[in-house]
Amino acid sequence: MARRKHRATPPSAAAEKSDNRRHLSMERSAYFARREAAKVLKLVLQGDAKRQSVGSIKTLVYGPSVRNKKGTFALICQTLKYLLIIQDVLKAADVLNSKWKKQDELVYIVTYDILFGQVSSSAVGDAEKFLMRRKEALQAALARLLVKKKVKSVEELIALYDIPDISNPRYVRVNTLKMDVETAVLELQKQFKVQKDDLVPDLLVLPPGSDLHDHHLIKNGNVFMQGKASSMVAAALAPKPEWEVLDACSAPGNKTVHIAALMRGKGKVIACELNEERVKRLKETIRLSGASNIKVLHGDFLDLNPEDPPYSKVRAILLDPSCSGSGTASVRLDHLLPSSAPGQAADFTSIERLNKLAAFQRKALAHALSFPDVERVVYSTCSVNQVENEDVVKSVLPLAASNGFQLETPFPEWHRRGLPVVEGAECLLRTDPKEDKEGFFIALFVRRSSGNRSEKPNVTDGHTHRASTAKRSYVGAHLNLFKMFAHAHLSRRNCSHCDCC
Ligand SMILES: C[S@@+](CC[C@H](N)C(=O)[O-])C[C@H]1O[C@@H](n2cnc3c(N)ncnc32)[C@H](O)[C@@H]1O
Repeated sequence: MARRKHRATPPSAAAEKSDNRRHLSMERSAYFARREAAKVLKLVLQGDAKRQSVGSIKTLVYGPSVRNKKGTFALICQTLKYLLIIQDVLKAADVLNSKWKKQDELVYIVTYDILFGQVSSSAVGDAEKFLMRRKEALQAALARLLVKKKVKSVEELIALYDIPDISNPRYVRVNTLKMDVETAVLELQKQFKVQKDDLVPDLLVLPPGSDLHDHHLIKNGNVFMQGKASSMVAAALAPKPEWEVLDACSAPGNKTVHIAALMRGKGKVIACELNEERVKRLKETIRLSGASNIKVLHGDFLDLNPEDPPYSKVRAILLDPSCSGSGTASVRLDHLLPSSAPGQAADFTSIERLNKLAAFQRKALAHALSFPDVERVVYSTCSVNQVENEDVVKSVLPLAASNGFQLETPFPEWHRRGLPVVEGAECLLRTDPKEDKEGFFIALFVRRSSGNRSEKPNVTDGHTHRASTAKRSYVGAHLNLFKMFAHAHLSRRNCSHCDCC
């Protein structure tokens, strides 16, 4: 009997086998990434359709249920970028049966990958196999769309759909309770190009796209991911270490722990928060920061009696109340959502919501200005709407003046100031969502005299503005009022979904 010779697999066949295995494993992980992305996309699109998002794309992706965070985030952003094109192509190609019509989000993601991503064949996944078999029809529909829109390339098509590409630098604030700035720079420089911010001393600037979510400095609370404008708020308050400070609307606590760090862990910070769920997040932020001088108060800031002993010694108040979050829409990637597409109707119901928010903001600011020992009050929002910003400040000016407060200029070197619709607008600070990537507003009230209460010296400096006597001289504002009104009409999301909080 002829003996069968044992033949070793030729090297080329072995390489081919290992290539196939690698390819299959990549396909499998892409399969899971697409399903994770589809789940998040579903929530995002449903929220957008109802104008009631359950969280920003980043918040949802970086939640505990998503395993491949980086890949999922990229896939969702890319799919959203191409979404209007994908929807037009699917409609024109008319390839979906009733089964796949019910799974929109997965279909969008797979179609993105087939038309613009890296899928050239797929042996894994029903949706992938179904759409791959219809690849030619999809490509033909895309080609017809280019002709119909009179453009030569997909890039031109995207430009036509007017989807802005916003890439923000990554800011991290060093938690000086745990680490000094120099050490943080050295540590982060091992992986990233790091610069110190020119205005906020404990803030570092990293290139756009630097992924820090899993970095040990973030996980240990040595640094916090916090935008520049958001980090300017506690710095504007400039609390002294031995003071008692009240953070009136504090969760999730980014600014609370910044205040604690500026006070070098001394004195006392009272962190007030109304929402029970958000109190949990606040406590988690405080735990991570290592601050031991913060007392959490679950309650309504408006219910605190300024004359009560626990509050009568408060020297500084930070009021960062709920707002429309319209200034952080681009950070939340709202511009990628279908409701932001050109030609979509403006959401006029938001005006009613804005008025409600502004009513609370005015009440809360007046309340903050009524604490007997308070010397500094910072009012801030991540909104670009005049009604939540300058108008709120304007409404409290008579009270502020009679209590001895005047507007002061935080960060005098910053060039973007308030809209010229209020006395002392030049003292107010704005950041612009396009130019500075986030739209924030900061007003700083400083008590220089006791007003009508008791006698205290009346000191002024070069950067103050007497709230009661300001001349209407400020005409140098550069922000486009019309744009602000448009934003007021368009802003529609609750601040609890913005990146700053
Ligand atoms: C803009 S967020 C604060 C963000 C926070 N300063 C930070 O930087 O992390 C506003 C917070 O105020 C809370 N809030 C709203 N009304 C309040 C009230 N009357 N009293 C206390 N907290 C309130 C909201 O639940 C929300 O958590």
